[in-house]
Amino acid sequence: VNMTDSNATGLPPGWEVRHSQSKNLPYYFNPTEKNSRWEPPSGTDIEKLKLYMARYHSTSGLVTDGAQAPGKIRALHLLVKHNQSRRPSSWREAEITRTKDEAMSIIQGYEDRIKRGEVSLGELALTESDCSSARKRGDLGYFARGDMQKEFEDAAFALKPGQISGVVDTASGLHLIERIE
Ligand SMILES: Cn1nc(-c2ccccc2)cc1C(=O)N[C@H](Cc1nc2ccccc2[nH]1)C(=O)O
Repeated sequence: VNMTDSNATGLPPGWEVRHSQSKNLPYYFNPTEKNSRWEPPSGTDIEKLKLYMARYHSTSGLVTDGAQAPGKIRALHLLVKHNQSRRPSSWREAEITRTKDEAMSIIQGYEDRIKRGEVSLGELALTESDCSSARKRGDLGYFARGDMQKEFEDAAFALKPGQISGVVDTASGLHLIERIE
């Protein structure tokens, strides 16, 4: 693969790969046509593109086409802890004193807003989640069965990519889960 030519990624003429900071994802942009898309424009040589991405993207940030190890999924979650949580403390609040019932009404309010499309789970997790993954919009990365608490795992693996769970109760607190891969 001649990676020095101007069209290093083998994209059709006029197209270039850019990087979306907010989603930490590559996207495809055509300045002349002034349009952009998440999927590579047709005719792209996927092998060349993967080489390009591997060369220009740190592998940790490399978003694959879901070609992660089989049996692994990726999900975001929003956690509301309460005074019975295993660790009733978080980056948001040194000592979490709300009751489980209060946590339930809080997270049900979030669930309504997310499912009405008013806000995304990731956006809400950023400010409201009691998990330290909040700073990554709740992104837990890829995980397999056996990695997470059982109730969380069962709920997450029951989702299809793009789906959002109902309220999931674990020793950590109450969660909403959005499976993304
Ligand atoms: C499983 N995990 N990943 C991160 C994480 C991921 C990405 C970036 C920073 C932190 C934090 C955690 C974690 O266990 N956090 C706990 C809360 C918690 N308990 C969980 C149970 C199941 C799934 C996620 C969960 N998160 C905490 O902060 O008290």
